[in-house]
Amino acid sequence: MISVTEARSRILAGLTPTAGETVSLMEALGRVLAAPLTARLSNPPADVSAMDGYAVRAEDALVGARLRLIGAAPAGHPFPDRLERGETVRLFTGSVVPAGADSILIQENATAEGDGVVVNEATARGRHVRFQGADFTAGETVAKAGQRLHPRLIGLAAGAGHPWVAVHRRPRVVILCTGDEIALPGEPLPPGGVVSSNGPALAALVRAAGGEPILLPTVPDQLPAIIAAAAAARGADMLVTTGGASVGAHDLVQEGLAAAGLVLDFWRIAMRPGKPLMHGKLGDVPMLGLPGNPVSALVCGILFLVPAIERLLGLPGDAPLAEPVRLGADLPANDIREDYVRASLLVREDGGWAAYPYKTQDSGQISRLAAADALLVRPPFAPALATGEMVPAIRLGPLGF
Ligand SMILES: Nc1nc2c(c(=O)[nH]1)N[C@H]1C(S)=C(S)[C@@H](COP(=O)(O)OP(=O)(O)OC[C@H]3O[C@@H](n4cnc5c(N)ncnc54)[C@H](O)[C@@H]3O)O[C@H]1N2
Ligand code: MOO
Repeated sequence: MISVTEARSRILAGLTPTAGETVSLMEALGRVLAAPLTARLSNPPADVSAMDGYAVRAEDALVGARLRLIGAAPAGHPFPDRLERGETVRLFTGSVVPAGADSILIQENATAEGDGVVVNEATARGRHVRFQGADFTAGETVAKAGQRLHPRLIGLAAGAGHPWVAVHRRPRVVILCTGDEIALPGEPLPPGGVVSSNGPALAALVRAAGGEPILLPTVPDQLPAIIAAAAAARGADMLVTTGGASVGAHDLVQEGLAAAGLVLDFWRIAMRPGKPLMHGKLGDVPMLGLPGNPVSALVCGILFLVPAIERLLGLPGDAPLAEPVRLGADLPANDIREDYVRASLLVREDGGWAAYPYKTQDSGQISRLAAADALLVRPPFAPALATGEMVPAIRLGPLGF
């Protein structure tokens, strides 16, 4: 059995980012830039005032001086003339600073008297001026290829003059659920049946990670059906299966896909939940075989499928961040399989967080997985930990999963 780290790096090694496509900036949230963004204009585009007040020459604006008010220039209405010695122009936050002026006298430090303005407190050269290009200049690279567009970057792209952006195409992830017992949510449940929670959950995970899920009809535990379904994966960026990954006589995914041309890279990893994870290539299509147990499928989805989608999007595909948290209960020593322990994070009396691992860690319990705030990471053979000790935890909330 290979380690979790090796499994992830082998999955990522076979992936290349999808091609770029151009989308409207309004549709670009969460997408990943396929090309750097170069500013098409400077910000600010001109020298502008940061305050409401008066444009002045600092050398004129000495305490007690009376400046001649020659006009007003609200934001969006630049003053057409040059400001000469002893003159001032009324400005507002965002107004263009007129030629000839070098600083702003804020209105709190001035008294308007008819066609004049008396200076009550001196200003200094450059004071309260936002200079042209102080934020960024035309031609400057403001975002790199491979950056994911969050609302702040969308604002930057817009400010830099880009109504359209080049982003990586959403990876198409074909999801195939297998098993004679699997029924669709809402359908009458046959004897021995179970509702397919994996299909919708994995489709949602793919979407949350930035991919385009394609959920195929469920196939029974029969080789011809699995072989036929394999054909539907052609052209996909990834094929993900759930169920039929283990050692039972009816676990036929590997055999069925092998008959359809699967070249297996690995099967079985030192991880709990998720031991029977499978990876290979079906023609050109990378394949990830997840276990059927719902918790195993989702935890493997978070640890392997999400990084794979990120790599296809042009991101690094790093392992999800594990940060140390304090334990609110004892944890036993671990065995050979790296363990991902479902836990709640609760606020303690002293205001800090503590992790409370669930007593039951059955990989069939979707309610516990849905309730969990974190996966506590227990490396192979990790020693027992007592309440109050620190344990690495992958926090699920910030990941959006
Ligand atoms: N003798 C052994 N038995 C098992 C082993 C083993 O090493 N030796 N490994 C166990 C582990 S660990 C796991 S994980 C499971 C994985 O099994 P499969 O990938 O073959 O999955 P299935 O047997 O098809 O299903 C397992 C379980 O999950 C339910 N299931 C399947 N698909 C869905 C779905 N789409 N939505 C919801 N639930 C699903 C299925 O009904 C089963 O209850 O194998 C252990 N066995
Ligand atoms: O690995 Mo299985 O995923 O322990 O339930």
